Amino acid sequence: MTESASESAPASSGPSRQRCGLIAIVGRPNVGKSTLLNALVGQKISITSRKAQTTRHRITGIRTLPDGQGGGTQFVFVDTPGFQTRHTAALNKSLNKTVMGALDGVDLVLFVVEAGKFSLADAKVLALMPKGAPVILVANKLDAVHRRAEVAHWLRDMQERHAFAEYVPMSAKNPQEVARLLDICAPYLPEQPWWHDADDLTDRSEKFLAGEIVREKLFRLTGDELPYTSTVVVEKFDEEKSRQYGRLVRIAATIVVERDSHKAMIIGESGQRLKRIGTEARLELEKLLGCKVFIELWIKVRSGWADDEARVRSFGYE
Ligand SMILES: Nc1nc2c(ncn2[C@@H]2O[C@H](COP(=O)(O)OP(=O)(O)OP(=O)(O)O)[C@@H](O)[C@H]2O)c(=O)[nH]1
Repeated sequence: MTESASESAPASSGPSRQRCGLIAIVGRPNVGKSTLLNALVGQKISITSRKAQTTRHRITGIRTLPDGQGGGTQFVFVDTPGFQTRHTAALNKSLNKTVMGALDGVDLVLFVVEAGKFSLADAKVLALMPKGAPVILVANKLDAVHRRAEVAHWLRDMQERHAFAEYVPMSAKNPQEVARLLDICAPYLPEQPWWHDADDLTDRSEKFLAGEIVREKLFRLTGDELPYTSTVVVEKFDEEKSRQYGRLVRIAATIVVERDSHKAMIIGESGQRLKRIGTEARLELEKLLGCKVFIELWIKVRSGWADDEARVRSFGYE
């Protein structure tokens, strides 16, 4: 069920034209932005986890749907960090700046909420919507809603809150609904030549993705015990030619935590957990990079770094 409240979606003008534009995906933490981005791009790009606030960097994913006649649409997605409303540490100020930066100059915004819900945190993100760009309401996790009838009522309330261009109740985990969302977005992108090759998925470097993958394994394997202020810095990403393996990549990464107890938690009993984080990251990186990977992980304790603005900048969050 899509309710369209828009007369402004430009009409499609012939099959051989190319469309291309920037789409920001915004919403409070844990509404499913990373899951949606991965589904829209068709391959895992951003890092998802059950833990809130795992997405810290602006990550782009690219999806191109050619029409077979030289035209079609290229969607360039910008994922944004969850909008933090409770904490005021320097790290979170930097995150909020990143959210606003990601909205600047986009052609379309996907404002993601959980279907049937609208909290103060959602309202704070909605207040940041740019005046110029159309905003589509994505009511995600529809599969988790038991009383569907209430969603229709809730959608009417949402119309009062903002003049959304479209209202799309869906589940990021349902491929048909994800494909339909792409169809809904396409007419909002300007007619212009594609910026990237049709098979590009991201403009992020392999080094960046390596850090993201280590971070994902770190959070997945430590569960809720580890605070989200822990981070990963890739110190070394060297490529070599090897007689035995062909291409070979050597990675050294440092996991930065705030306390000795966090360090002990990551290392685990007789080093088992750290070893598993390294092994799982290596296997995934070997698939992604298509070559042999050696990975070395270090842990550093940096007490209070999330409150130190200069240090937040030095870790690359500005
Ligand atoms: N049932 C259901 N769960 C979903 C859906 N989409 C995402 N989730 C789950 O919601 C949780 C959060 O998803 P993420 O994609 O990490 O959320 P996010 O908004 O990127 O979160 P931050 O990185 O904290 O901003 C994960 O456990 C997902 O599996 C959906 O359509 N249905």
